[in-house]
Amino acid sequence: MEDTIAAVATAYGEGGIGIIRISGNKAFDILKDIFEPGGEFAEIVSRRMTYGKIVDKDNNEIIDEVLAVYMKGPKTYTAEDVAEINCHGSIVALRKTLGLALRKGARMAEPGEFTKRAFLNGRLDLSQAEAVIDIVKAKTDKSFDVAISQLEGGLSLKIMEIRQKLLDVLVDITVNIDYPDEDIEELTYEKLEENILLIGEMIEKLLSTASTGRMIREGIRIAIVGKPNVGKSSLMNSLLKEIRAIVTEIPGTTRDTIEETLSIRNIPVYLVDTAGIRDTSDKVELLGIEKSKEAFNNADFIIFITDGSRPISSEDKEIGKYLKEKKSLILINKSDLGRVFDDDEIREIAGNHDIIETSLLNGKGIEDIEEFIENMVYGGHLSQKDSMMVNNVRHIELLRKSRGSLEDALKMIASKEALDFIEIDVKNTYEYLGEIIGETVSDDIIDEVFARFCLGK
Ligand SMILES: Nc1nc2c(c(=O)[nH]1)N(C=O)[C@@H](CNc1ccc(C(=O)N[C@@H](CCC(=O)O)C(=O)O)cc1)CN2
Ligand SMILES: Nc1nc2c(ncn2[C@@H]2O[C@H](COP(=O)(O)OP(=O)(O)OP(=O)(O)O)[C@@H](O)[C@H]2O)c(=O)[nH]1
Ligand SMILES: [Mg+2]
Repeated sequence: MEDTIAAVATAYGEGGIGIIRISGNKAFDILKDIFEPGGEFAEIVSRRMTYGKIVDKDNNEIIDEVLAVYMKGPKTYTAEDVAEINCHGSIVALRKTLGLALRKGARMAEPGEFTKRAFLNGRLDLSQAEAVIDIVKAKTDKSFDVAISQLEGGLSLKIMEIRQKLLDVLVDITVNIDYPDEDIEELTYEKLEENILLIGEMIEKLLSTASTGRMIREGIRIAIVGKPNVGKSSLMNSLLKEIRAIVTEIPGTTRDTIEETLSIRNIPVYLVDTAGIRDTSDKVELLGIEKSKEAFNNADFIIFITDGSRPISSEDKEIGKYLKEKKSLILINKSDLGRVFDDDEIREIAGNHDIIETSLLNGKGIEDIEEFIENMVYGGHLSQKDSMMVNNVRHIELLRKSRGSLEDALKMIASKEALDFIEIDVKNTYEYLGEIIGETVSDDIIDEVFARFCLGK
């Protein structure tokens, strides 16, 4: 890490201010070279914002009026010397100032390189560094909260706790292998099994948050399906709380799928309103129906709407057939017009799903639908306040591998294999968990993680 790196740290475009960040052992020299302090406090003091001008001395040009700060390492973001220049939020000012810093010896930073340095210098572990990207990319309050909790080290602490327990087991094993005849407490298979089961439970507990974690991070895809005229577009509009899709009394109004992104109780949702599925020879409608089927297949979750004021028809039955293997919710709509079939009759054709009675014309049932989605995502048991969650695919994969090798260890114990073999599986578990926090991780994986960052972070 000999190089001093520089980049624009703020979003590209017009803004109130824009910040250039410089990190590395030449940061101070470069700042002194391009920044002329002015005004009443015209002196660069570490960690004090100073007013002045960026000046290109070679060309005798004043580039911008700025505020700049120099922060002596290692107590900085990157744990190196850092300089930050707050320019006017103009892409020209930023480009010129950055160009000048590069000319004076800095190198253009790669995406994520500032945070990568914080990791390589030991200020953050890998899961905390990953949380930094998640913070920047979070689209809802909840995913932001989870990321902040991870940046604070919530996950890291858990992982370190489990690794410490594994280390204890490894020590027990080693001592028993190396000094079997000494006067030490004998490690029985029962004791070993007990310890490993306890560790397994801790891993399992983390994994149990993964499905919620992923849904909060990546969102869920919901398709609204049903025959024509049952109220699919009305539902889309009600959930969006705006009139997005055309609603008329004419069956076959929606001819193409309509997709919208929204947040339902802080859960990111991709909602697809589809064309009503029915037998038709209309060419445009047929294409729309094809797309409805595709939306159905791609969805994580289906909302099937029926018109409760009319008898179940062959079209309902046709759609119902496909719902049996899909996670679904059944709506019996138009309850204001009365109800001609009961829950069991619709379950018979569509499967044993939950049912909500709605009157979308009056907004009746919308809250119930939102609550249903919320409960589905949180699995009904997780407290919403708990932001300690695993939501990163890399972490989930490694936790699964850890669980796998612990299971292997348990099998070995059951058949009373030699301790050396069991030791290997326990060690593997220890290493997999180490990869999460970046303790035992290859350079390739580190590069892959930081490649997902934006420039200047
Ligand atoms: N101007 C500016 N704003 C920013 C950042 C930045 O780098 N620059 N950040 C970055 O993206 C975020 C803040 N995160 C930061 C995290 C750690 C440190 C830091 O210096 N940590 C030292 C302790 C500092 C102290 O004790 O005063 C350390 O951990 O050793 C700075 C910023 C958001 N706002
Ligand atoms: N009485 C009553 N009418 C409703 C209700 N929900 C929707 N409607 C009416 O039913 C008609 C069809 O509603 P849409 O939302 O367009 O139905 P759709 O399923 O999208 O229909 P297609 O796009 O044709 O497949 C409209 O006239 C709505 O106002 C309800 O709960 N009660
Ligand atoms: Mg419609």
